[in-house]
Amino acid sequence: MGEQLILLPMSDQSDHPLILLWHRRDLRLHDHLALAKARQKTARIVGVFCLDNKILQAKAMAPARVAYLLGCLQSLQDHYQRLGSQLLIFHADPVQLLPKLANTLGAQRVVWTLDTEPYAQQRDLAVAQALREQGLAIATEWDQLMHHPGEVLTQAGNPYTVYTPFWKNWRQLPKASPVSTPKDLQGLSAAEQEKLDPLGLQAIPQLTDLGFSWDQPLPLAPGEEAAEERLAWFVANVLEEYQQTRNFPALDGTSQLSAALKFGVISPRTLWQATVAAWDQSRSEEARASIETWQQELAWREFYQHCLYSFPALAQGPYRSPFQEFPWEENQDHFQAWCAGETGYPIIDAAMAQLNQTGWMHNRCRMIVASFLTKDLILNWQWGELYFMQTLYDGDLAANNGGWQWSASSGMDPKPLRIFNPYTQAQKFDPEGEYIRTWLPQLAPFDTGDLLTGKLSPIERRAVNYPDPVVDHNQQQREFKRRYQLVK
Ligand SMILES: Cc1cc2nc3c(=O)[nH]c(=O)nc-3n(C[C@H](O)[C@H](O)[C@H](O)COP(=O)(O)OP(=O)(O)OC[C@H]3O[C@@H](n4cnc5c(N)ncnc54)[C@H](O)[C@@H]3O)c2cc1C
Repeated sequence: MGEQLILLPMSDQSDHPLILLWHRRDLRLHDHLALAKARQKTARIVGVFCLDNKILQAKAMAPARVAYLLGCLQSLQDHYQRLGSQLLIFHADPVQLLPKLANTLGAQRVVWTLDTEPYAQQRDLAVAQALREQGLAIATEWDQLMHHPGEVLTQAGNPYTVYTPFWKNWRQLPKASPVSTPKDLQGLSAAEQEKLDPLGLQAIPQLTDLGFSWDQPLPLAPGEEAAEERLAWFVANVLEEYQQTRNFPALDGTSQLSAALKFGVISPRTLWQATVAAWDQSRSEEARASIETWQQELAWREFYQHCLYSFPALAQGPYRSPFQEFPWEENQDHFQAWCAGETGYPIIDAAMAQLNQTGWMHNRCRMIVASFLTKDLILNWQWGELYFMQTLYDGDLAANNGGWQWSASSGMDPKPLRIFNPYTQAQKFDPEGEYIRTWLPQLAPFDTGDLLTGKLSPIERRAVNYPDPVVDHNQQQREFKRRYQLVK
């Protein structure tokens, strides 16, 4: 378990003490707890962001995610400027940079928002230690979840390992309201700013400067404004029907706020408040059921973050240790076919095309393709987990790992053994073949029934350069079940 960092007493050294707000996964100024608390002490609050090579150069990084990050930094920098302050950008290791920066500017303290990921916790402890060694004060807040780890525990005081009892406990805990956003801030003087060049102060880089390229529009534009607008649109147009719309990938029937939540561009408090307001205005049981279903999704996000915090080994492998011995196939051709959307199963290939072209995939399809990789191709779920992190613009260690372990049946809640039939899933959730036709236009002319059941003849497939199925679903699911008996 990570050590929680402690708020140190303040020692004002000037009438206008300077506080540095180190941003990480909290790329907003609206409803920001550490900012609101800092503003009670001073108006001189300056933001800092470190482009950290340990994150940017990790093999699990996706170009679309970096593109979204850079856009959010631009938007955050603009927001700081509008309020009268700055967001300082450095391409540096925060453990090295922050003590130097705080000393150079004579900052009174450095504040930040805590994170559940193992790397973030190790880094934060190292930063805290480096700052303390120099006599600098720090303050930290939990702010990326409605309820932080340790707040939602079983009666025996343990972390939950099953979602439903977690949700029942989580939902009845009192929820905090959004905090106020400062209307004005003060930044650095010109003289202070001059001192930053030797430390490597820089402009927000271009994506290509960081070695990535991404030229597609992102599903949600970066920045606070776009996230707030999307939330308002979702609440007005979808939320009350979410229970129906959320399962149909051809519809714009989910919030599309996952990347904004991942980078803290919008706060969970703001989302929760929107659901409560919608609930108060709702006029039917169906509407309230839909609102609650979306609240449950917000709780899934928190559940997986609590799990990762309490069981950091999840990031390295299966929760259930016998699963480490699972006899996975090693077939690289099958894996490449899955990645490229060339499995010959239309619903799988359409979903992978959506992922590869947009950096996002609908949740229903994430479950279908994850089941296909693990139960039909019988490939290690960690291959799929990594590929998702390398492509998703909302890629998030806790949610992605949780989703993959759920799909592979290697996680905390493996029962019932879930094997999705790709044809049945397509018939149920894309009944008109609209999603398949959008992402696989070469299949558009075919009969809908044949698209959904995969009954395209080899000649028809060849005519549009579409592959034959790489495996037989029925045969493979029997084989998966046989192997599963060995480790369950
Ligand atoms: C194999 C697999 C991998 C996944 N990888 C990720 C990932 O890397 N990042 C990610 O944010 N989500 C991931 N999910 C969860 C889910 O698919 C996405 O959160 C969702 O599709 C995002 O779209 P949305 O914002 O429109 O969701 P909505 O349906 O509007 O849901 C609202 C929010 O709730 C959260 N949420 C919803 N479902 C889940 C869930 N099952 N687990 C955790 N949080 C959830 C998300 O923050 C989402 O933005 C994964 C699911 C699976 C099955």
